[in-house]
Amino acid sequence: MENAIELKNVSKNYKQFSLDNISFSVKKGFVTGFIGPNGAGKTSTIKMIMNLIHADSGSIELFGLDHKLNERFVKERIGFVYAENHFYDHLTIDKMKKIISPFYKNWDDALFYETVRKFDLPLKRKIKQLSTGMKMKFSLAIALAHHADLIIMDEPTSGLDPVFRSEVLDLFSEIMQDEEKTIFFSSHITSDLEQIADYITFIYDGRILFQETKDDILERFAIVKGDRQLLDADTRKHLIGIRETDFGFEALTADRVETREIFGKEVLIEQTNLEQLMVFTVRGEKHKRISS
Ligand SMILES: Nc1ncnc2c1ncn2[C@@H]1O[C@H](COP(=O)(O)OP(=O)(O)OP(=O)(O)O)[C@@H](O)[C@H]1O
Repeated sequence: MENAIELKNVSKNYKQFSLDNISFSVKKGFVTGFIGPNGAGKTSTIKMIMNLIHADSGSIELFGLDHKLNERFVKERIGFVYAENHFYDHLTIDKMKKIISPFYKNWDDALFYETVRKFDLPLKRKIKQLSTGMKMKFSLAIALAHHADLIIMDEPTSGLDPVFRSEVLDLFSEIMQDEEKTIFFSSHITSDLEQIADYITFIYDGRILFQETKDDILERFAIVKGDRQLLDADTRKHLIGIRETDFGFEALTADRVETREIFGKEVLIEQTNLEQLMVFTVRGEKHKRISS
């Protein structure tokens, strides 16, 4: 399967934080959600992909091409929706569009205005007077108007109310009707990812913990509940992010079949979701760090 994005052994060191040898790929024709808690390294990774900051080592390919050597070409094919405002505040939507559009060979004015109408965007309003949601929709209108094959978004839904969010997610589904399109977006709103992501890449503390299809993840991982007496050094090793209460324990397992083999009918094994997966995994990783 072709990759729209491929990172191999990418590292970036800040004084107090490192992205540590990260490798992952984003499959063409699918939606990949980039999930991780605050400060995990999502924005830094996305900025490296966009060549806004430079990796210390490793390689990044977009559409199979080195992202720096072919920057102009690959950027024509990318629609980038960024959490921070990167437009000129004092310009109206229409004026800003006039500045941006000549940069793209495939610019489609009719499609831009169609999207603007669909989103109820006020063409004559200045960027600084737009709400967060409107700015986000404007960015998306730009991405669509130059027929971007790959849409990369950093926390696109985080500042949006539920109605806006649902509209934007509907739009993503619409975009994905075209099998040539790829969406890669970061979020910690797990319900949004659950709704539309085909693949999940999970980053924590500058490391990729796993990347899989969402369906495989939700099938493999599960919540385990049982009596505390079942916990010993061996069984603890099998469980992730154990939470003990007066009544028993609950934890995450990365292998529900093995869990059944280990504990038999002594435990309850329940379906998990991406939110629990994130919470238990982060708790497990923190615990590992404390005990090592
Ligand atoms: N220019 C920089 N100099 C030093 N440290 C930085 C710089 N940019 C980011 N960091 C640090 O890198 C870490 C990861 O930040 P990043 O913004 O990539 O995380 P994130 O997963 O996007 O978080 P959030 O969900 O909160 O936006 C943080 O600890 C941050 O303080």
